[in-house]
Amino acid sequence: MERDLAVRLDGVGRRYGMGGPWVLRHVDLGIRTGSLVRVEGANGSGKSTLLRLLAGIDAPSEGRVSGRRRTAFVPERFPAALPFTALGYLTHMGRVHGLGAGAARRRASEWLELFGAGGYGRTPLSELSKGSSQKVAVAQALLAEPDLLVLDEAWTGLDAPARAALDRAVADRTAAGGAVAFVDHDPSRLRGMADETYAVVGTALNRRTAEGTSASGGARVRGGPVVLVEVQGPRGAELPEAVAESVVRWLPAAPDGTTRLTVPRPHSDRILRELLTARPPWHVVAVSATADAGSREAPGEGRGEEL
Ligand SMILES: Nc1ncnc2c1ncn2[C@@H]1O[C@H](COP(=O)(O)OP(=O)(O)OP(=O)(O)O)[C@@H](O)[C@H]1O
Repeated sequence: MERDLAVRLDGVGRRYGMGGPWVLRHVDLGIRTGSLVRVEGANGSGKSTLLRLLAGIDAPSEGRVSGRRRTAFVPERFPAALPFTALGYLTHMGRVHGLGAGAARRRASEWLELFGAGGYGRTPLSELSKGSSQKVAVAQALLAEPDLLVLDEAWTGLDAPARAALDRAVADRTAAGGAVAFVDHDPSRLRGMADETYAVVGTALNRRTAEGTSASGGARVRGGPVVLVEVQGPRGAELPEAVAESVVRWLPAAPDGTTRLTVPRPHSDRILRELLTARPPWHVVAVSATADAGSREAPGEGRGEEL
């Protein structure tokens, strides 16, 4: 239904300049609220072009973009030469997104802290390192709590803790009902979490259908494809209930604190989200697809007989 969409593209095409070649053509796409959408494609295929159309900072040459909800965008290249300090810029962006002055300043500080850039609040944007400037670019999009968040290589240049903070922020956004569309050169970025994956091929946008992604909700799947997930929880923490109910089996924490979960592939997105949005969050160390459930058994597993 229309009200379940964060943005919709009908017959959209884009080419640059008069009579230039079509980059995208006949693209039909609806992005559902609360969904995480990955866009893939070769270099120069048109991924950024698509994201700019989704974000509304570019207009199609043909076709129609409609129903766009409140949107924030992290561009591939952040214009760092703006005449603001980091905090001044974020506060300004908060105001642009409709926050009051106090709330904008508070959220700006919080997001800078969250990305480990709290010490740079008073630094002019033009003097920030590339990584710190990228933290500001990401923070300006997140502080708006947008209904549609569009991330074009937003992880590039961030240090590991900031990348993890962005992973969690994305999971939080979708858990809160926002939609997130992203491009990243790292195929393992948010692996197993995307609800939909699309690839730009030629001028077309093709939907990649991952097997077994149609199911939703918390029902246990017996048999069928599974995903191995290695996680590290906060010290002494129990697995979140919604996760414990859905895993096929698990190996309790190893001495290094890593817990191995075997989860039904159709539910892996939701389970990863539950872990990343738990309070405090769990750290997802690795995700790997395996053969069907039951074909890989480790000694001492808690629920090995349940398939
Ligand atoms: N503003 C522009 N003016 C003219 N041509 C453009 C413009 N933006 C993109 N293009 C062209 O459109 C095509 C698609 O570019 P786009 O940046 O969307 O691809 P991409 O898949 O994001 O690439 P990359 O993986 O290298 O970031 C390329 O041929 C590019 O040169």
